[in-house]
Amino acid sequence: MTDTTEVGTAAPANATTAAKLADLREKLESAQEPGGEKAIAKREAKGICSPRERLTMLFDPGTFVEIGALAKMPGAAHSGYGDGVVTGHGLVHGRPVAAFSHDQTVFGGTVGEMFGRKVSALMEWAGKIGCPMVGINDSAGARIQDAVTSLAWYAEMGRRNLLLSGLAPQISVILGKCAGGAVYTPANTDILVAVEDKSYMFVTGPDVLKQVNGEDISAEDLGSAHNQARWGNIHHVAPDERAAFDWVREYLQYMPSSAYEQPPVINPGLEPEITESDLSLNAFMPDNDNAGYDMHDIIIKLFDDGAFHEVGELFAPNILTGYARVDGRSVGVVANQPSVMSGVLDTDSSEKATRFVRICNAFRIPLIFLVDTPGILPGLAEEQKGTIRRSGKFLYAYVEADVPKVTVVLRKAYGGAYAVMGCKQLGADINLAWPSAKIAVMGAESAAAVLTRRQTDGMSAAEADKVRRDFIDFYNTMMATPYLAAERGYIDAVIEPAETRLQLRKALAQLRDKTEYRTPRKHYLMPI
Ligand SMILES: CC(=O)SCCNC(=O)CCNC(=O)[C@H](O)C(C)(C)COP(=O)(O)OP(=O)(O)OC[C@H]1O[C@@H](n2cnc3c(N)ncnc32)[C@H](O)[C@@H]1OP(=O)(O)O
Repeated sequence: MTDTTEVGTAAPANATTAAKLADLREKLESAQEPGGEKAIAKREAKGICSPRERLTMLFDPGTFVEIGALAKMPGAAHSGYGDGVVTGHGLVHGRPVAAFSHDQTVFGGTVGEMFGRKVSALMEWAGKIGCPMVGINDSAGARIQDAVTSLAWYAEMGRRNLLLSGLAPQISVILGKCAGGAVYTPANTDILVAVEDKSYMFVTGPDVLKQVNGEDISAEDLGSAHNQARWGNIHHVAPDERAAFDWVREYLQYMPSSAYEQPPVINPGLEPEITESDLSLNAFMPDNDNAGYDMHDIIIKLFDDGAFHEVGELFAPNILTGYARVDGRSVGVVANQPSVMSGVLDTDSSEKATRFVRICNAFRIPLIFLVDTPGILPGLAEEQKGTIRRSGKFLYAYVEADVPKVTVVLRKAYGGAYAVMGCKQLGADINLAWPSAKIAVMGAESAAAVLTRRQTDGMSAAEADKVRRDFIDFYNTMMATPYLAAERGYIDAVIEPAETRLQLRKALAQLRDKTEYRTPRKHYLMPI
């Protein structure tokens, strides 16, 4: 028989409750900064925040709850806790939000197996409880050392992006240099936010590019935040990280937690009578048809608190897209911008509006269209871009949207652009026009060039000019007005500009419970 007396006296190091507690504390402490002093020094040298500091800026103070702090690569004794990503949930303006934040100091923030498992589990959790998902990306993409495992988990995350798409808002914050999967997965989220001079996005970084095909280009030229925003891949560029997270917090205030809920109602019932600000709109529109103006000046007078949360400022600025509120409730605003290319509709502006309209529709946010456009941009350059197919998506998205849709024609609504910018036959619920509206196939000068050509053949220059000027006067007085459209029911009401804010309130109150039933099918075929 073995004598166990000796063994019993030498208890294992963690046998006591106090020792176990100390062990837990040590592990959690180490999980806070898995890269240790070296990682802190690296971040300080680069002047960037830690993943946890970034989460602190996103969430309401003290609400972040981490999940999987002690996750570790199986069998890799040397690897630290967390595997390069911090995951968890917290509150943003009191509502639940899930978030992950890459740790750039662990294998360059790349995806390993536990990283992939943590983020995928979080995405599944967000879908299950129905809450927005914010990804804070600072990563070189797939982890070279983890080979196919990394690629497999990227694919898994991509699949889960799609499962969440249109179900819960998905927001990507791009910080540092993001490459490979770290740009492909954000591209499938609703909106991408970056920081000026701090964020970069590219499929492949400059060093790899030089190695692969000899192309020598700086990170700045290849994918700075500013460039990627101008190319339409980033939707907001903030001056610093704090401002980026403030912007995301505000964006979430316009969004419901999921497609099954409504966005929060904020400060309803303000200014129920016509105000001085409303009255100023009666004198706003320039008498000269070709005079430009900044559409923002109208937007801030039409919506609650003068607030407009613009999306995609740097891409296709000839159209404005963004969120505002009417009577406290979120609306999506799509407006031509007469101060940029006269507000013409082109391929880029159509694609910008398409994406925006589809996000609003997915999250039950009514659409308000403000129209002042001379038409659709013609020309070889546009044809070469595939404008017929690519701009066609805008019409598709508008018809597909079954949320309340209200259009206000402020000035020009010419040609195909009249149709696409929310005309009644495309499915708008309420169409209003200002007396300055000009609804016609084309502007008076272009119409005169087409229709007076034969009549002026053989006339002296002076005679021909008089015929053209008479035609233009007739056209502007009798045809390019809102009244032909109102007589035929294409416009529901011609209103004084000062009434617009209150008319929008009434329109959306009437349309609040709008429900459209469509013949079921597997899916519509978007002209992609
Ligand atoms: C599906 C896919 O994702 S395929 C794409 C795979 N990823 C890539 O091709 C990107 C490769 N990496 C790069 O191009 C560059 O690292 C960039 C542009 C992302 C960042 O450049 P820099 O800011 O100069 O950082 P740097 O190159 O020093 O990398 C930082 C650290 O991350 C590591 N790292 C970078 N990329 C990877 C990677 N893909 N896998 C593992 N570690 C990586 C580096 O070795 C370095 O580690 P160290 O600090 O211990 O030396």
